[in-house]
Amino acid sequence: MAQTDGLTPPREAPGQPRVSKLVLLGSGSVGKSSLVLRYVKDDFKSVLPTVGCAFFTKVVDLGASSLKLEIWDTAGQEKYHSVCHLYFRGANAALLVYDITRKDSFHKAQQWLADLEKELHPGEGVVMLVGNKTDLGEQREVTFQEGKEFAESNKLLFMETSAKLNLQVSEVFSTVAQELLQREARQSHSAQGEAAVVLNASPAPQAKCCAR
Ligand SMILES: Nc1nc2c(ncn2[C@@H]2O[C@H](COP(=O)(O)OP(=O)(O)OP(=O)(O)O)[C@@H](O)[C@H]2O)c(=O)[nH]1
Repeated sequence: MAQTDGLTPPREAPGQPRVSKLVLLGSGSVGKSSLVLRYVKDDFKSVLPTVGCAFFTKVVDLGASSLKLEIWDTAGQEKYHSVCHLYFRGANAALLVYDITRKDSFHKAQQWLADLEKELHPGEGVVMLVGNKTDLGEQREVTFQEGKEFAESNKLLFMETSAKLNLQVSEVFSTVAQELLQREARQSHSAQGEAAVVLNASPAPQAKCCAR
């Protein structure tokens, strides 16, 4: 296991890809661990409920650039709630997962989002709402449109997935990674712009001396 406490934002070593911390959160049994298992190991099997938190890493190859994700899979069961929200701290990105066959897990997403926002700086962090288990379409209780509207009203990215059938799983992680890199590029561009403005600023007019 990599050495990290999960609370301190990750830093990249020189010459290594940039490191970002991504947390998965959402109610119990919505499929958070299954999404991670599918993405990191391309596997789907019966997994026990997460106890506390599980940690993984994966380098996302985005062609011209790459990004190393530190993935924190938090437990959704109520009894771990007080421990797990500590792991949201310092996250650069989050997947807020619900189960499309369970309306209660969708309603609770609002609460999970509020918990997450307490730990992230306002406007910082890429958050994607993920409706999992699309292979169970006949049991669907949350429409695509409902998910999309919730995401839009909270300025979240949105995708639906099936960890079981491997539908849209790698797309979720690569879209988030892409968005992280784009935001970083925009931030460094605007920081350079501000520096240029300061350098080009005309000198302050000299105060005229009017001593008699
Ligand atoms: N049909 C179907 N079942 C899924 C899918 N993803 C997960 N499951 C099943 O849903 C159950 C819960 O999956 P987990 O991945 O353990 O869910 P979790 O959100 O990590 O649960 P906690 O650890 O309790 O927070 C398991 O029986 C999985 O096999 C999916 O895409 N389709």
